[in-house]
Amino acid sequence: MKYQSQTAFTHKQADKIGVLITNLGTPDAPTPKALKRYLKEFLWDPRVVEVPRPIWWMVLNLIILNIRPRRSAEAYSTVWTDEGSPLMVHTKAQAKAIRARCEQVYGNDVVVEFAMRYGNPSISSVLDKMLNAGVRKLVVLPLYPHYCASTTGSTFDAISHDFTQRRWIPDMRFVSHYHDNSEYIDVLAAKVKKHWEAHGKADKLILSYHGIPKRYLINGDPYHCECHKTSRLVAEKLELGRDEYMTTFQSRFGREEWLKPYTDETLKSLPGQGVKSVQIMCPGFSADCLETIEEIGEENRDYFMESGGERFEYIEALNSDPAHIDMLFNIIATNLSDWTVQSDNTLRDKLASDLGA
Ligand SMILES: C=CC1=C(C)c2cc3[nH]c(cc4nc(cc5[nH]c(cc1n2)c(C)c5CCC(=O)O)C(CCC(=O)O)=C4C)c(C)c3C=C
Ligand SMILES: [Fe+2]
Ligand SMILES: [Fe+2]
Repeated sequence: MKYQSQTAFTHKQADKIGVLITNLGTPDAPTPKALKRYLKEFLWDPRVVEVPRPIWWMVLNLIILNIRPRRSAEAYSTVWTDEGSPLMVHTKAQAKAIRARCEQVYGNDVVVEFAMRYGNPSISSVLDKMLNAGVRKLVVLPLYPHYCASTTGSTFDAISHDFTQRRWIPDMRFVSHYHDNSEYIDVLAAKVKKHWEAHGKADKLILSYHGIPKRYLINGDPYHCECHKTSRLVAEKLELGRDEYMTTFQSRFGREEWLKPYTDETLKSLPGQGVKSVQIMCPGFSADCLETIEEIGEENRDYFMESGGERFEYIEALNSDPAHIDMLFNIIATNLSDWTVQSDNTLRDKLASDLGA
């Protein structure tokens, strides 16, 4: 077994602390070819689709990857921007803003980078860059407020798998969720309040989260509970009564039952129950992406309006709002608070030079 060497061992260089921000990932282009590559990697992850591999290999390669890339590419092209996929644009901006906050407070001692679980920039390529820059202590912050094995768990898998190839493993902290962090709740509630100030209240506030198969909940995934907790805390902060808000689940994939109530079915049925205006927010998405802009903002808007709805307002994700960046920075700062950056490398460097490295 040959482990990767790290240049930091052979060059005199100050130790650094690393902050790695991650998100799901997105295709490189809104084309069937790029979508096929992205979906192949994403949907082959056993944390995402928990189906026996031989069966899933056949379904994925013989059916899904021959149909879905074209359909998804069409959807992506409706949201694509000159700078790329919205998820990429927002994640880059978030990393830039967090880097600026870290620089203000820690100077050059802290290195901030972002990586994507699927596609580019890959977790391995970014870890390479960070470890070679001298990172010896690492905080990983997946931008998923709610723990889910399919997202958070899979990010941890990718990092630990990468480390199996490395000689030198840094100290590491992994933020597995922040669904009930009081600052996160405050920032969400403030965003709704600001929307109310500009547009007035609607009949209902819908808090829509990405779904997962119900089977994952039955098997012990905390995701469903964490989503409901976020909704309850936001509603309490906004002093909403039980019938003034709802938690729903969107973006289902495949034929099995997913977490309910489904966002699309809910929006189709609400006008018939007298709910003519809705405001919808997606607290689980830290950045706007295909699933919020196209699926909620366009597809689900149409379902609601075509079913007799009169007013549909999507409240944007927290993206790079300064309050969101502050909140994320504070999570990072808490994790860094007892880590000192510099260590005495004299002995190690002398040994390396004695060995002729
Ligand atoms: C079995 C399939 C899927 C599970 C489980 C799943 C969980 C899950 N996903 C997110 C966040 C995002 N998903 C996004 C896109 C997306 N999700 C799936 C499937 C599952 N997701 C697919 C096939 C796609 C691609 C789009 C499509 O073809 O319809 C995105 C958007 C990415 C972007 O580029 O904009 C996000 C974000 C979470 C949080 C989650 C579990 C909690
Ligand atoms: Fe998804
Ligand atoms: Fe979708």
